[in-house]
Amino acid sequence: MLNGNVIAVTSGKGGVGKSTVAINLALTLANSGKEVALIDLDVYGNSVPKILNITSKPKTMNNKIIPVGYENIKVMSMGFLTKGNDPIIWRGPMAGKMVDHFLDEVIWGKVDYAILDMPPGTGDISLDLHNKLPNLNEIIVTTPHPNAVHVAERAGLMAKETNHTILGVVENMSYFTPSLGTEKYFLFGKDGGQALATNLNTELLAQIPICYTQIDEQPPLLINDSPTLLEAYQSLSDKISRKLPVTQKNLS
Ligand SMILES: Nc1ncnc2c1ncn2[C@@H]1O[C@H](COP(=O)(O)OP(=O)(O)OP(=O)(O)O)[C@@H](O)[C@H]1O
Repeated sequence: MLNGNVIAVTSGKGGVGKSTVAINLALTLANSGKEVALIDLDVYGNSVPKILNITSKPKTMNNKIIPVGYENIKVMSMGFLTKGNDPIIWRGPMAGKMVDHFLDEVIWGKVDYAILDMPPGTGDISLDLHNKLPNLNEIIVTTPHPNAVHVAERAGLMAKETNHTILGVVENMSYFTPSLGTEKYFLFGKDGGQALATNLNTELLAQIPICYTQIDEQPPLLINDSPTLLEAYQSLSDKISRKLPVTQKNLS
């Protein structure tokens, strides 16, 4: 059974960087000595195995699943259980059952922080989780773009309706700074994350810049690839550790 502080990383729209934020927050918390689980609950659009380049599959013991280790985090994803890039064609209740398995049937061991990469929006899986984990904490991810903010607000309102704790808002892809300059270019608009935080009566936890390398390379996705990302996520993870300290309960 999953234990520790459970943090759902959620958003309204897809593509705003929810998985990227969930993964980097998990890695940063783990680097500071915490026991961290990362659970990819984006059943239909899972991307954690691809981003982390994990090709191994989880093993089982006594009919329970052993999560896959990546650096010092324990990872579970729907992507581990499918063949190649096969699409998952399930109806809501089946997907809900898989979520139950991930929470109850995996040998998680001691966990200080469980980071859940949620599906975008307010669909069946989100609703199931809201009911299953009454003590859920939530981080709402948005870009500064007004459309993303508008849709993310719905995810925030769902968290409020179910009495979950909103830890705050992470604004991703906030701005772009060219490599030879210091000026910030607000490509997707400005202050959308702050507006969302104000509307939800919560805090803006971080503004994560658009990261890039050369035009013909992949953008750096992980803290290990970019000092800028590392700094942004260090500050985010410090804030989360202060808001949700590891208690004796988690150490048992
Ligand atoms: N700060 C950033 N700078 C540059 N690229 C980024 C940044 N954050 C995310 N990306 C890129 O944006 C794309 C979408 O990110 P990600 O998959 O994390 O979004 P998501 O919200 O989880 O999407 P979905 O809900 O569709 O799974 C990816 O290609 C990712 O590499």
